[in-house]
Amino acid sequence: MVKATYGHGTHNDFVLVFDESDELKFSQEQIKRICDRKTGVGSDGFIKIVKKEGSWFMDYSNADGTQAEMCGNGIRVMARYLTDRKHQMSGIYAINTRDGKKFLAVPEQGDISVNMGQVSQIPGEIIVEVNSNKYRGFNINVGNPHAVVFTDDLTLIGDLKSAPIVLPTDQYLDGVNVEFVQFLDNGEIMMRVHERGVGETQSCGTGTCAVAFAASIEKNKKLPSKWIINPPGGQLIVEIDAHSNATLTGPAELVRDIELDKYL
Ligand SMILES: N[C@@H](CCC[C@H](N)C(=O)O)C(=O)O
Repeated sequence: MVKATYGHGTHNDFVLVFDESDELKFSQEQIKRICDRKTGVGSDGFIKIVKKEGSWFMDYSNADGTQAEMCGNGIRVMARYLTDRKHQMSGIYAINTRDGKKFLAVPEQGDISVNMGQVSQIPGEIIVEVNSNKYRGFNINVGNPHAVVFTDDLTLIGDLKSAPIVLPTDQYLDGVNVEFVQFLDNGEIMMRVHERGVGETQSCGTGTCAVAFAASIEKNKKLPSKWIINPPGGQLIVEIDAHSNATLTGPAELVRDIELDKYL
């Protein structure tokens, strides 16, 4: 029997499989079936928790079975799993990802922070096309690719049932996560996101870091800066230090244990 756990961070949700010795193999088709919202468990991503050369490793896949470099909500949910299930003491520890080693601050209970590393802007203008409208955007790298668009009214974006087109296409040969952002009167940010390999999701941790960095540029804010960001699924805090390193803080919850055999 293949055991798993379903959890989420601001309702960006994941199926996690603990496979310390990396014995289990999941094909792209199997991951798609597990993540399918109609016929599977239903989740935005799939995380295999592995230990490689003595270090935890997050083997992350999107709902369509493609692998991604990093997931800011996923890594925090993985840390909640490791600590709650007594595989790792609470405190500060590292998890490796395809984007390198990330340090987390993991209390026994409550919000989890992750140092996401350096966020950067790729120079050059990009254009995002959605529902026949075009917006200028920022090309931001958080280990994975993001296009960030600012708008005065998020409701005017329309539905995000299909992936926005981002031009020039050669900027994003492996696809892109797209964030639509509105500044609120109280200084907070509201956003929506279309995730590469998934579709519109309730939240995206790397996305909020891209948004925080782009917002600092847009508002001519000197670093360090701090942003409270509200994707549809909850609230996340992103702090960017003077060297452009982002720290992402927010809730991470385990919801239930499940078994996966019928989807394999
Ligand atoms: N939800 C994630 C990002 C997951 C990966 C992304 N879809 C990609 O393909 O880059 C997050 O919380 O950062």
